[in-house]
Amino acid sequence: MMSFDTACAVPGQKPPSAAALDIQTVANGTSHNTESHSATAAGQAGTHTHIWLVTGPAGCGKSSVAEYLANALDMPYIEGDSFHSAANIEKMSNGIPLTDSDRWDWLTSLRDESMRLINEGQTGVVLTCSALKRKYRDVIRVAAYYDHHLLIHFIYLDASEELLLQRVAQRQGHYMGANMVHSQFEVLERPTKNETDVITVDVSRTLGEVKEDALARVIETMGRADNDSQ
Ligand SMILES: Nc1ncnc2c1ncn2[C@@H]1O[C@H](COP(=O)(O)OP(=O)(O)OP(=O)(O)O)[C@@H](O)[C@H]1O
Ligand SMILES: O=C(O)[C@H](O)[C@@H](O)[C@H](O)[C@H](O)CO
Repeated sequence: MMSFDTACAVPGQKPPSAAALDIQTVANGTSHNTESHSATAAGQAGTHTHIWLVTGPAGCGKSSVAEYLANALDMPYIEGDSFHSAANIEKMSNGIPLTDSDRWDWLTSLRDESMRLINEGQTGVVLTCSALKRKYRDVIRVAAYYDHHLLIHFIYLDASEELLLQRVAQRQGHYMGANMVHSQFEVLERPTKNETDVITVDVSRTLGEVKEDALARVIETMGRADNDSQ
């Protein structure tokens, strides 16, 4: 039986370093106090491999949260935007929303890159991908059809359109302007309850609080997955 007690960080303080996250594991009825275990250990120790997609509309914090998680879990970070075609970047830079046909090759390239890294021996990857629609998320879910050890997880960063408008407007030097935020919400299909592989994180809090919450839930999810497979 494996259970996790992670250190409860105090919101607003520096997020606990990976080493500081003390994970108490109980395996097979014997308690092992694993002081040195860390988020990194949680990311590396399981019997599964994982694709962690940090998703949501423009400006919700995908890159900020994904980089933090990848570092804490010692997993490669795949910035989804770097896989967009030049044509897609040009469209968004000119305030033109992408269409389904613009996104298919992009989504499959993200799935292929994630699987490539896992097939090379990574225990998981952390990937940013807006994945605004259910069918986009399903494109990535296909990866698990090829490998029953692979688990696909979505971390949906939930915010209002008004909040993201503010954040994108304050951001400098990014091709996705505030004028595009509304178009993201027009097509957004928030994950539904039957998408049981989705963790929804309220990002109306500070970035530090969001990162801590996301990491704690990621660690809990990986522990539960390994417990279920024992
Ligand atoms: N919880 C938060 N509180 C305050 N500011 C935040 C928070 N999360 C992200 N930000 C800020 O909002 C902006 C967008 O963050 P980030 O680039 O990580 O989002 P994104 O989803 O990757 O955006 P895009 O999809 O447009 O690339 C950045 O300036 C970031 O510092
Ligand atoms: O699906 C899309 O419309 C795009 O992926 C956008 O979401 C941007 O990539 C990102 O949000 C801004 O960088």
